[in-house]
Amino acid sequence: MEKLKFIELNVSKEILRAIEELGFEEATPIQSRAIPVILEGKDVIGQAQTGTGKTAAFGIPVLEKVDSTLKSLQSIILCPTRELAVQVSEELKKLSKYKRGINVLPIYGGQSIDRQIHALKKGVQIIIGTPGRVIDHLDRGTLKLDNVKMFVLDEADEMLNMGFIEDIEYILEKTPEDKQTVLFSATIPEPILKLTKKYLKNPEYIKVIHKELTVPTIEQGYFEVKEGDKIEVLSRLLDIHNPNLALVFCNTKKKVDDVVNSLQARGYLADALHGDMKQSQRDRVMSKFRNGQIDVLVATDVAARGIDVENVEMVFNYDVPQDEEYYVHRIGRTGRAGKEGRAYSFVAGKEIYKLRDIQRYAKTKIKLLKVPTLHDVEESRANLIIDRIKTTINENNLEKYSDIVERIVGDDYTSLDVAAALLKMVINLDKKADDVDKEFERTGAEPGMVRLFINVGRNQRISPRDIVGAIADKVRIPGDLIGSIDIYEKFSFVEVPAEYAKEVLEIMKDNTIKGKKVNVEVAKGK
Ligand SMILES: Nc1ncnc2c1ncn2[C@@H]1O[C@H](COP(=O)(O)OP(=O)(O)OP(=O)(O)O)[C@@H](O)[C@H]1O
Ligand SMILES: [Mg+2]
Repeated sequence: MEKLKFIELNVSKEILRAIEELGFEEATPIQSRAIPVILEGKDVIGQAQTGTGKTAAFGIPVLEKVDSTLKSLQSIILCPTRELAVQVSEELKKLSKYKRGINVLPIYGGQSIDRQIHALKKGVQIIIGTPGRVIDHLDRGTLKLDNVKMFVLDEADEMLNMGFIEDIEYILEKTPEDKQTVLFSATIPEPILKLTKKYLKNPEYIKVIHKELTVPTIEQGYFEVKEGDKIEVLSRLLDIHNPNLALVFCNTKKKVDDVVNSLQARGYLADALHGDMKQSQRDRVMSKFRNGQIDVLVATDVAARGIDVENVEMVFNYDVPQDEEYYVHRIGRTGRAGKEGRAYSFVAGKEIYKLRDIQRYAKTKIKLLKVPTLHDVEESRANLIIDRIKTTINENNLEKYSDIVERIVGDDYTSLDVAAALLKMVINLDKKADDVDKEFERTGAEPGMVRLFINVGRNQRISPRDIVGAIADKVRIPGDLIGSIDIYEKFSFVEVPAEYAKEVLEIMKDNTIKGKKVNVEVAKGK
């Protein structure tokens, strides 16, 4: 038994309809095996590779088991990060679209607690939470777990790790003895598996892992680079492969900020995600990444587990992760649901030993690759241009242009000269043109925000931080209300709340930032 149709899994017609709308044709192996056992009421430990649909494997039975005629809380799902809690809750909402009377609520830190209390009062049957905030509600008495029938830990090995275990036990104590407990992860190290005996009754261990822990459709490689060269190598790889979306992992928050600054200065649409940011900023960055307004997300391990964003075609380990499991989870942000992906690690000095441990742990091979030269970068740009030229020729309608070429050729030049000169002009301009094109494609500022165009003049570099700092300081608006800074060679964009836009324009016009004169106007799009 490998894959089954959802209908063979005794899934209700309301959920079948939602599944069809989501475009799932058949159940994945972990879904085929876990759904019937969870529906039967047994405790389950489910292990399957990243991106193979574990969320629906526990989500569908959770939804099927909820009694929608009762308003009481019946299922609690815990996740290690806020972003993951939000994502899992979104997926459950999609799956329950046609099932009436089901209320699903994410409960996580950094979001207004009053709003959560208000929502809880209305009656919620399923919550998806991060441990800290759940405990906060338990202590305030705004959340009761007396009627919980199902307890789920997503990313279970992380939840049962040192950082979380006390919180989990505290929450578990507040749940009824006879509940059903379900654990899922792509990695379940031996010591954690042993530990689960303490919490589960007669569990069925459902393991769908092939010989390696990582997904075979992900091409894995590493580059030996000096720390100081990493940013250059990253840029070259981004230029050559031109991924739709890319995720870059660093081991510290400081490094994340540094890499984002360098990438922005080089003209990439990059932004940061880490635990020192306000939740409103984190949410904004995640949604921009999801809808393609950011091409490169640079993150700490907050983004390593569970996050499911379509079109992430490349993952970079800017630093080799400390933890072997984390390698598996980080690279698993690409190559999801059968898609292909590339995962490249930058290895400086002693990091090579860590990489060897990782290969042994994940039973996988990570190939040593050659750092691409600038010539390689140019070559790949040339190839792109060649494709575009061929397409244009094939589209025809070139008479007017041919006439012009003939006028030049008449003056002692060959058509080869003309073509080469044009190409030089085009390739030289191409990079800048692409940036500007991209900017015009995303003219719409976020709702309630106004996008301002800030011209900092030729050869002047002002960091995004300084621009935000200056606006926050001079106009006296909180810095975290200012968003979306994209630095190009001589200009950048900021978004400010609409109610401040006029003031920012007036005050910043003919003002200076760090002693450099700037020019501010409302950005115009297509
Ligand atoms: N049966 C299915 N057919 C096609 N796509 C599916 C199916 N089930 C889930 N998916 C999609 O596959 C993607 C990955 O699913 P999910 O996030 O649940 O993976 P996961 O196993 O939890 O991975 P991770 O270990 O990284 O958390 C999602 O976009 C999901 O919508
Ligand atoms: Mg998951």
